[in-house]
Amino acid sequence: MTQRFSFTLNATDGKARTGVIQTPRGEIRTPAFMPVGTAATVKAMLPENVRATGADILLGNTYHLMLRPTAERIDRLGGLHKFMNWDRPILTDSGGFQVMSLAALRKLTEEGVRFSSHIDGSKHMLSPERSMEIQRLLGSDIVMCFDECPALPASEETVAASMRLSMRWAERSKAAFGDRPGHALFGIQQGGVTKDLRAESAEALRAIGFDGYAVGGLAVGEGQEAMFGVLDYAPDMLPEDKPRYLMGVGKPDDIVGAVERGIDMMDCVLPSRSGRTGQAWTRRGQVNIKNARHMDDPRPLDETCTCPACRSYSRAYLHHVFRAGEMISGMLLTWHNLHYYQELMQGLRTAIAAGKLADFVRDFHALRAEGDI
Ligand SMILES: CNc1nc2cc3c(=O)[nH]c(N)nc3c(CCN)c2[nH]1
Ligand SMILES: [Zn+2]
Repeated sequence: MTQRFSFTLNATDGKARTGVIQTPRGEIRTPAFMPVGTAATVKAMLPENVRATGADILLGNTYHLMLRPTAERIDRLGGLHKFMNWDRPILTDSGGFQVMSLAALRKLTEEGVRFSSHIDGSKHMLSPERSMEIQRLLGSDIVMCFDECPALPASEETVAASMRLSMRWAERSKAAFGDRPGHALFGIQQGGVTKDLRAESAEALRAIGFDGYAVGGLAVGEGQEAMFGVLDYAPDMLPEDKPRYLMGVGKPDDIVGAVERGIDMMDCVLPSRSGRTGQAWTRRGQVNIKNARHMDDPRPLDETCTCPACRSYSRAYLHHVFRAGEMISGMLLTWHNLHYYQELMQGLRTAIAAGKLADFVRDFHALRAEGDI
């Protein structure tokens, strides 16, 4: 059982990399997809079933857990791993992004952010120091710096000022994090879609020094073309011997494009959230199960998929239970989607290791039809 946090690159194919992150709670195969467990649960899934899909690590959220049930209560109960019955690695986001997208009555200053809870209106504050304390109380293995992710569209001046604030907060996050063997602190690159600002941010983060580096400020409405445009240069600005984490991404084709451009880790609510709204992602494209065309279809979502939904249930059944508002609908579609996402990650890791990523990507796109299949 390793006491340290380390990243080993095993193979590359073009800019793409495959490797392993060693942590005291287990290893993370990269490129990795992290299911989102915002309120100490991956919605509609038991933790052992999330593991069964192939996930090595989950994501938790400082913002949600500090409001309910509070980080102090989770600490008193033995920490987030014990609390949610997941004993493998957990990465927690730092709260900055969620405050700006969820909280009410926010007041942003150099110190941090004061806000009212979207749950009960109670008053709270987050700062680099408070975010580090919360993530320590939760016991997360990978801690994210407290940052600010500017909403788009934004002027270059606004993006520059926001990025520079985030870099000052990164310095304070590192100081507050201290020296915690076996735990990692990741910096978050900002700078919008402006190359010079991205470079300034990367240099600032390198000078501070982190165990891993996230590309933040993307997947906020800029669109895939603009996002890939940034990913054509931003990952290369970050230390190549450390994990690179693209935050909040994404659809299957976003993931493939990000891995081709050198990203090692991603997280997204899409597979779980869309599973609850009747949307299944398959290697041949999307199935919107509520569509009447599925009402009499005896076939599974995907004949080649080995998940519980595809092994034992027809599209007709999934259509019925979705229409009837039955809980099993969200359970089965979430399970299928998370299984498909992990199959995609395994396919990418295998292809990179074999130097066959170009073939994998070609086949990935060739199989996908547009629209509902
Ligand atoms: C869905 N799109 C998206 N973009 C993000 C950017 C940041 C970002 O720039 N910073 C932080 N801390 N989190 C982000 C997140 C949350 C990731 N779970 C993002 N999600
Ligand atoms: Zn399936």
